[in-house]
Amino acid sequence: MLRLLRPKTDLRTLITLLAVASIVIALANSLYAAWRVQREILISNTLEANRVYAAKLAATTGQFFQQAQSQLAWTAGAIGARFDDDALLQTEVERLRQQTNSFNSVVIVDAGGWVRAISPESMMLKGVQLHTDSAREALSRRTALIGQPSISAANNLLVFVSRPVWSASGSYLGYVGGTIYLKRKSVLNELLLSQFYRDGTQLYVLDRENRVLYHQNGQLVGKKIAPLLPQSATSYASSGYQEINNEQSVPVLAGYARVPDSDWTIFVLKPTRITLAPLSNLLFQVIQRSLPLALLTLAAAWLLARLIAMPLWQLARKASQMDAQDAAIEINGIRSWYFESSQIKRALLSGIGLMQMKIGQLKSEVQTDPLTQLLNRRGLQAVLDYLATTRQPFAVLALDIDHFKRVNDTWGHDVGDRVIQRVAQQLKNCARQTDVACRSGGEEFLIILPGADHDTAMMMAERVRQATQRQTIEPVGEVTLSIGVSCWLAEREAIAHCFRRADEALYSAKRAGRNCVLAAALQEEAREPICDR
Ligand SMILES: Nc1nc2c(ncn2[C@@H]2O[C@H](COP(=O)(O)OP(=O)(O)OP(=O)(O)O)[C@@H](O)[C@H]2O)c(=O)[nH]1
Repeated sequence: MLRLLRPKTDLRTLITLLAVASIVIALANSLYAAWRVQREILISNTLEANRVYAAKLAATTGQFFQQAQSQLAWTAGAIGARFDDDALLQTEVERLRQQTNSFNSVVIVDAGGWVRAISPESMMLKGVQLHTDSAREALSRRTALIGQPSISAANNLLVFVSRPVWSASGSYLGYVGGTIYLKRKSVLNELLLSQFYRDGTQLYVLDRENRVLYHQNGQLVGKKIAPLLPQSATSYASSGYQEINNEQSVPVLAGYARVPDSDWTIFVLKPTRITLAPLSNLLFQVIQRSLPLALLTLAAAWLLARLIAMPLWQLARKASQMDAQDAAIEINGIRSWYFESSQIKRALLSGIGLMQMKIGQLKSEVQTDPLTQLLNRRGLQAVLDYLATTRQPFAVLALDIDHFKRVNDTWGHDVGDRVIQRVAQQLKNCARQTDVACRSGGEEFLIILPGADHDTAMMMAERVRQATQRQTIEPVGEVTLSIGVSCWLAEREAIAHCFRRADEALYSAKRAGRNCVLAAALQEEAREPICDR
C-alpha cells in the first residue's frame, strides 16, 4: 500500500484511497468480528448440547441398569428362602427373562459357581460350573455388580449384571444374574438406537478399556479404539465437553458423560465442519445482502473524498503556477467550500497580490528613467517585443537636443538636467495615449507611434519640434530638437534596421543644420528635411 503512495501521488487519489481503504477495512473487520463471535457461540452451544445429550443418554442407561438391578434384587429376595427348589428357580429365571425384557439370558448360580437354573434353557449350561471373569467376580465380591463387558463362549459381546442371593439367616447362597448382548438386539441397544442421530453426529459407548460397546456402525462394536480424550477414562469428570479429533483425525465437538454405577462413558461427537457449515452460508448471505449498501457507501465515500480533496488539489496545482498571468483569476474561481480550503485560498491570493505588487514595482523601477519618468531602453525593449510579437507596424522618432553640451557648459549640469526634464514633459504632452516616449540616453529620446504611417509620423515629429522650440526654459531660453523619422513595416525588415535608419535620419538632420525633421531614406531615396531656420 505504502509503495503505491509515491511522493507524486496527488491528493485526490490519496484521500480517495484512504477513504475507500478505511471503509473496506472497517467492513471486513466487522464481518470478521461477527463471524468470530458467531463461531464461538455456535461451537460452545454445540459442545454444551452434546454434553447434555451424552449426560441424558448416560442417565437413561444408568436408569436401565438400576432397573435391571432392582428386578434381580426382587428375584434374589424371592428365591432366598427356597434356594433348593429347582423348579422355582427355573420358573423365576423364565419369568425374569420374558416378563422384564431387560435381559437376553438369566442365570441362577450357587455359591460354588454351579448353574442351578438358566433361561433360555437352550443354552445348555444347567449343572455347568461357570469360570468367566464376571461369574468369578460375582462369587468373590458378593455384591450387586455390573461386570466388565466380555466375549461369551458363544462369541457374544455381553455385559453381565448380577445380584447376590442370601438366605433368611444371612448366609451366602449364590447369585442371580442377567446378560445383555451388546452386539445383538437388546433393550440397551434399542435404547441407544432410538436416539436421534442427525447432521453426522456419532455416538460412542466405551468401556474403561476404550472398547466400543455401542456405535451406529455395528462393525465397530467390540473393537478397541484409541482414547478419544487425552486423559484416561477413569479421570473423566461425570460429564464435560472438549474439541478433539476423532479416530479418523477429523476435528469434532465432543460431549461426554459417565454412566452411573459402571465404567462406561458415552461420547457424542459432531464434526466441527458440519457444525460451522450454516455459519459460512450465513456469512455468504450477509455479504450478499450487504453488498449493494457497501458499494453505495464506497461510492459515497469516494465522492465525498473527491469533494474534500478537489479544492486542495486545485489550490496545490495553482500554487505551483503562481507566476502565471491569470493565476489570481483562476485561484479565485476555485470553489473552496470548507473553512480550511478557503483559508488556503485566501493565503494564496494575498501571496499572489503581494508578489505581483512587488514584481510590478521592480518592473517599473527597472524600466523607468529616474530623471524624466519616461521609459528607459529596457522599458522600450518590452514595448518593442510586444509590437514584434503582434506584428504591429509602427513609426519611430529619434530626437536629440541641439547643442546641449553648451547648456551644460554655460549653466551647469543641474540646469542641463532641468532642460532634459522639460523636453521629456513636452514629449509626453505631444504623444497620443498609445504612443510610447522613452529616454534612450543623455539628451536623446525616442517616440514609438504604433500603427502610424509615414505622413502621420512626420506630422507628429514636426508638432513636437515646434512645441519644443516654442517653450522658453529659464535661464537657457529657446531649446530645439533634431528629429529623424522612420517606419517599421512588420513584414519587410528587422526592427533594428528601422532604428538604425531613424538614427541615420537624425544625424542627417543634425548635419542639415539642426532644429529640423528628416525622414529616413526608405528606398535609397533621400527626402527634403523639414527645417525651421
Ligand atoms: N546635464 C546632463 N548632461 C548630460 C546628460 N547626459 C549627457 N549629457 C551631456 O550632453 C552632452 C551631449 O553633447 P554632444 O553629444 O557633444 O552633443 P551636443 O552638444 O548636444 O551637440 P549636437 O548633438 O551635435 O547638437 C554632453 O556634454 C554630455 O555630458 C545628463 O543626464 N545630464
